[in-house]
Amino acid sequence: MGGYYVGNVVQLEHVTKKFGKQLAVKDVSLTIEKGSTVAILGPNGAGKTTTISMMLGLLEPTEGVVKVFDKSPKETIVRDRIGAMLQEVSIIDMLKVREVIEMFRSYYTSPLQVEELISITGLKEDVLGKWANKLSGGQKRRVGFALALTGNPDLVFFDEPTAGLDITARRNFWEKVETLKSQGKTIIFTTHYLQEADDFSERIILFNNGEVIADGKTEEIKRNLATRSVSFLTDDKEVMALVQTFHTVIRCFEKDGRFYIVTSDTDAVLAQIFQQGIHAKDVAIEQGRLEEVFEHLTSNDQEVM
Ligand SMILES: Nc1ncnc2c1ncn2[C@@H]1O[C@H](COP(=O)(O)OP(=O)(O)OP(=O)(O)O)[C@@H](O)[C@H]1O
Repeated sequence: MGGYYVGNVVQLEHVTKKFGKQLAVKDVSLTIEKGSTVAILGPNGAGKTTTISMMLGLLEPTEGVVKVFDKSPKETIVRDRIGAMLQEVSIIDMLKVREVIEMFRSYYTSPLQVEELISITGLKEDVLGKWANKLSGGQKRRVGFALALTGNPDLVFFDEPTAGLDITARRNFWEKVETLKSQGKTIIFTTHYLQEADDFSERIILFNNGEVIADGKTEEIKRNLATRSVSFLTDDKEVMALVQTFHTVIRCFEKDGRFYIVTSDTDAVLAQIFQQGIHAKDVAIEQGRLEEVFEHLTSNDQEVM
């Protein structure tokens, strides 16, 4: 069939999803290779969850084709190889955690042993005996993680796996994901913490308004799209108008009280700041960061030049 080759785990061909008149995903085509770790990024409402739900076979595309392991993700043989930890963890309330895990194990052909799941996910033994509806947020997340891995999947989805977790829990989670990576599993995740994408993904697919607006190796995206910036604090009201006349300025914006100038030449910008007598305090030069690429590509309406 078509352009499929054996290294592709996921393939989307001209996929569109509408909810009534709402166009959530627009004509997205992409492939994801076996063994890769891919971050799907984008602002709220960009279409990330909808896209993942279609990859999981939970939603039907309105147009286009979604294939996972060269088949419809609805097929049992495909589901058997997929695990997912979604944003909304709805754990069955009337069961204890161990029973929920056993139930999930029964869905799969070759599930992991409960002991293995405990060791991979760091789930505590005593949590197994708790009622699923009595868990803390962090415990729930760990159970969700264990459920995602129950079938020993080749392809794992994590939709905002670390949202709301503290820094230690986040670090713990990603350490475990590193182990999964080293086992050759294909990992697809979304996150609002761009540093996580920077640290753990090999590839970034950036969504905005339902479309893919950037797709490439994480390093390349940063190298090609991130530029350096000069930032400072100022109470100079004229600064915006002045800076716009500078050479080499790509754009400028204000964030959290700091004024940022994105530029191809930080030296030239610094010289101009002082020549023009701009009252700049706490001047800093920053290497391009993923945040900046993200902001540049997705926040058209917030740009000031
Ligand atoms: N079941 C639904 N019914 C109607 N509209 C929906 C539904 N699910 C998503 N949408 C809409 O589709 C668009 C894409 O939503 P989606 O949840 O995929 O975005 P997202 O990138 O995952 O956002 P977030 O980061 O907030 O999770 C949004 O405008 C959303 O309101």
